Amino acid sequence: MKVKICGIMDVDTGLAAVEYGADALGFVFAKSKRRITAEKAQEIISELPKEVYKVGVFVNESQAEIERIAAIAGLTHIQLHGEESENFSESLSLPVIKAASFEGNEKLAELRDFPAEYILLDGPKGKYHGGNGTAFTWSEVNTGLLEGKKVILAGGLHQENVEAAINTIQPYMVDVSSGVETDGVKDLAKIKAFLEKAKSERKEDII
Ligand SMILES: O=C(O)c1ccccc1N[C@@H]1O[C@H](COP(=O)(O)O)[C@@H](O)[C@H]1O
Repeated sequence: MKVKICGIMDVDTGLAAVEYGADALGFVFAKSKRRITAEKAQEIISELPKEVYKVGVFVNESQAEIERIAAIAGLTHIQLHGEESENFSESLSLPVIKAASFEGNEKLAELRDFPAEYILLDGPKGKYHGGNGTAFTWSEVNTGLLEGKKVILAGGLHQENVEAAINTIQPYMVDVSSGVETDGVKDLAKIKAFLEKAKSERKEDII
């Protein structure tokens, strides 16, 4: 299982997450307590291995600003976490992760044709567009509706529920932010435990 740790704000946390097995790290450039500058993200990203995805998280940002930040920071992927249109997604120069709160299968089906390689399913919006630590009912999701897309599961995941989430949705990747924090700060022990759980073999695969 691939894992993205989101809301990285310093080099030590980024390097530790990668050492524990993270496949992708997220850098928030939207209104959030985890927001960082392009320059700070660049400082962190310059220390990371090439193969790790460096994902920039944006909410209803302009195309010019996204491209400017992506170039400075060295991003590899763009996560659109607002109400961005299909045309907007197509205008970007990097692979897109389109995030949406799960609001039933009728809405989910509309995402099938959205021009993005990845669809990220999040919990309901709270104070911010994302990173609120709120899960949704995974068993309601008909993932067959997103055939052909790489599905990323997010929203309220933590070390105690990530195995059940994976077994229910069988996503391409899981994404966590709040669930690996203590008092609003990334907690290395929680990151390690989350990665161990997410990357452990699925119980039904073990004979
Ligand atoms: O993490 C943030 O602060 C954030 C701000 C604005 C948009 C998205 C954000 N993060 C994304 O939110 C989801 C869920 O996070 P959580 O684990 O429930 O806290 C995840 O995709 C983050 O990438």
